[in-house]
Amino acid sequence: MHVVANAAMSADGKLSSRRREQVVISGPDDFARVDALRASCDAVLVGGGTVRADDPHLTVEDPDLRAERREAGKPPHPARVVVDTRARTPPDGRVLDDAAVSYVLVGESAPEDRRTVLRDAGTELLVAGDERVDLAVGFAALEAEGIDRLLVEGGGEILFSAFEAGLVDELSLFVGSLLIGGRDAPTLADGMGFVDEFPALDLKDVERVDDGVLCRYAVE
Ligand SMILES: NC(=O)C1=CN([C@@H]2O[C@H](COP(=O)(O)OP(=O)(O)OC[C@H]3O[C@@H](n4cnc5c(N)ncnc54)[C@H](OP(=O)(O)O)[C@@H]3O)[C@@H](O)[C@H]2O)C=CC1
Ligand SMILES: Nc1nc(O)c(N)c(N[C@@H]2O[C@H](COP(=O)(O)O)[C@@H](O)[C@H]2O)n1
Repeated sequence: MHVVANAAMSADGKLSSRRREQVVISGPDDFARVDALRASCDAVLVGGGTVRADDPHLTVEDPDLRAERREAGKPPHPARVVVDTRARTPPDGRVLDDAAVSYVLVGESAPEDRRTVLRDAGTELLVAGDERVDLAVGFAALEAEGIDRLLVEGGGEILFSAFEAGLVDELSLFVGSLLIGGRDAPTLADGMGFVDEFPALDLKDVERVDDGVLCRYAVE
């Protein structure tokens, strides 16, 4: 499986404010780039924190991109994946609607009643790990479902875990021209953080997009 991470951050490295509400950091050209990136992938993955904060839809907006996918024999939208150990995703969340296939990666510890709620909402449940979803196991389960190219859109906890597990092949990072600040605001890589063996990034390309900068890295 090839894994691409994508995020938009402020010039001080924040994905959102301390309120953890969605902050629009990308401009129109960057959102169009992300739409095309989604269209190039088999699935788009976010953490439960992002679902709770943003109620995202994670679909492809541009009808031409959807038509291209159909012509290639694919569904119009990639699958959506939520990483949610205890199956707390609300069944009426936009990420679980019938626009596309939805998977929830849960832990063994997910209560049976919550699993039933999600299954009844038409969601495919994949069990990976116990007290916390094991992303390596979860990504392997997704690969077994036919997902060969996966986009990880965040947030900071999931991105950290994906980097820590050595699962990310590429990173696209839009750096917007604003400051958000706040010691409790989410950053590109939260979790416990690294104290050594810092993941090294190989800068492949830099481009001015909207009023910010798009950096593309390979992960070494
Ligand atoms: N600017 C941008 O590009 C983006 C910004 N965001 C912003 O990021 C914020 C949300 O990020 P954040 O709060 O970090 O939440 P995340 O979306 O990263 O989700 C974190 C949650 O995922 C669950 N989880 C399960 N397994 C793991 C694992 N192995 N590693 C890490 N997490 C795991 C945990 O909940 P549990 O234990 O219950 O399963 C955890 O609390 C929001 O403010 C959102 O707006 C989000 C995406 C992109
Ligand atoms: N690329 C990008 N730029 C920003 O400025 C953002 N705030 C985000 N957020 C991500 O996009 C998701 C929303 O997706 P939908 O529009 O609902 O499909 C959100 O959940 C974040 O993952 N991304």
